[in-house]
Amino acid sequence: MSPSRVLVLNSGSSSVKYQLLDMRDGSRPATGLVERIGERTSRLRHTGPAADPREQYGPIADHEAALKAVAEELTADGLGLDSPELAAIGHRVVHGGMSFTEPTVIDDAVLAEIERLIPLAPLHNPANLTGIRTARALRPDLPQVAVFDTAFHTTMPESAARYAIDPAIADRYRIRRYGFHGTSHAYVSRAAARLLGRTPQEVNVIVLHLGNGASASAVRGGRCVDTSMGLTPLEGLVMGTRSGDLDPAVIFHLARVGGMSMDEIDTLLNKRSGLFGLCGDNDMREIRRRIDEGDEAARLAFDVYVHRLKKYIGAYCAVLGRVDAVAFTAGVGENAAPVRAAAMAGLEGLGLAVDPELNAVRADEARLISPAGARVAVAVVPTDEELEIATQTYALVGTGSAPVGNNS
Ligand SMILES: Nc1ncnc2c1ncn2[C@@H]1O[C@H](COP(=O)(O)OP(=O)(O)O)[C@@H](O)[C@H]1O
Ligand SMILES: CC(=O)OP(=O)(O)O
Ligand SMILES: [Mg+2]
Repeated sequence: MSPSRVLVLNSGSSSVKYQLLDMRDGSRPATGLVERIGERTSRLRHTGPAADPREQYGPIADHEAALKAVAEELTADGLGLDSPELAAIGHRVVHGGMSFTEPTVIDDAVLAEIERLIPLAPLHNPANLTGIRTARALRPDLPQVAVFDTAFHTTMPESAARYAIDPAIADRYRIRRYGFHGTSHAYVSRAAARLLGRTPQEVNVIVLHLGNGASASAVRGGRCVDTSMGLTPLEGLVMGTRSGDLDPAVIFHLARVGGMSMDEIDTLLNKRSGLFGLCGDNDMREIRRRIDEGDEAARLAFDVYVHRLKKYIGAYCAVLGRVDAVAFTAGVGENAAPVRAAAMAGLEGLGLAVDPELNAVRADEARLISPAGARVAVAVVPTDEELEIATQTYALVGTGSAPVGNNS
C-alpha cells in the first residue's frame, strides 16, 4: 500500500506543535507540543500510541533543537521520520505574501521566497523555515508542503486589502493587508456551513479565531472578503500579548516623546501589550479567575478585549450585509463562555444572541449556542489547523505524482 501518513509541523515564534495523521483511517498516531523554546523552562509533551503522554523539561535552545527532540520522540515510538508509511510533511507557513495562494510543494525557490518574506513576519517565518530545513535534512527524499496562513485571504477585494496610502509606496514595499490564521478561517467557515446543513457557497459567516493570536474574518460564500490582521499579525483584535489596532501616531509619539527605539516599540506592541499589557496576564483562564476575585486591572483587560471584538462583529455584519452564522474558535473562542456571552450582549438588533444554557455546555464538537429560531446562528466550532494542513498536503502529494523539491 502507498504511504498514507502526513506529519504536520506548526512552528510558532516560541513553540512547535506537531501531529502525525493517517489519512487512510483518520487516526492520529502521535501528537505533541514543544513550548517556551529558547527559555530555561522549555517543555516537550508527546502523546504516542501509549496511553500516557511523555513530558520532558529543561532548556531547548532553538527550533532546530526542538525539531530534533520531536524526531527522537517519534523514533522512540517507531514512528520516526524514516518511516516508510510517511507520505509527506506539511508545514504551516505564516506569511506567503501575494506569491502563494495555494499549498505548495517546497523546493529551493519556494524556500527562498519564504525567506524573502521574513521582514513581513519576523516572529513567525524564521521558525517555519527552520522547521522546513530541519525536516528536509532528516528526510531529503520526502515531499514537503507549505500551507500558508495568508492563502485564504488572497481573495479579499482591493477595497479591503489596500491601506489608504500612496499605491506607489505601498507597492514598492509590498504594503497591503494580507491576513493570517487563514487555514483556521477556511476550516471553521466550512465546518460552520456543515453545522447549518448548507454548503459553504450558500452561507455568509463571521469567524472569530480567538487564540493567543486572534483574528476575525468575513467569509462570503466560502471566500474571504475581509479580515482583521493586516500587513503583519499585529493589526485588529486585542490579543494575548499584541495590541491590535491603535492610532499609528502612538508609534511616532513613543519614538519622539518617549525616546523609544523602533525595536523597543516593536517588542512593546507585539510582546508586552494586549491582555498582558493591560493586566500582566495573557491567559483568559487566569483573567477570569482574577475578575472573580474583584481584580480591576483584569476586568479592564477583559472589557477592552470584548469591546474590540464587538466592533469587528458589527463591522463584518456591515461588510457582509447578510450574516448566516458567527463562529467562535481557538483556545478562547472554544472555551471561554463569558467572552462569547459578553461579545454578543446587546447585539439583538443585529439578530445576534446567545442562549446561556447552550453557551455553558462544554463539548469538543461544533455546536449552536444561539436560541432556537434565532435569525443568525451563533456557534462554537473547534478549529483543526493540523487536519486542514494534512488534508491539503495529502491532496497535493498523496497520489505520489507530485514532484519532490530539489534538495540543497
Ligand atoms: N478553558 C479555557 N478557558 C478560557 N480560556 C482558555 C481556556 N483554554 C485556553 N484558553 C485560552 O486560549 C489561549 C490559547 O489558545 P490557542 O488557540 O491554543 O492559541 P495559540 O495556537 O495561538 O497558541 C490561552 O492563552 C488562553 O487564553
Ligand atoms: C499569525 C499568528 O498570529 O499566529 P499565532 O496565533 O500562532 O501567533
Ligand atoms: Mg494558534
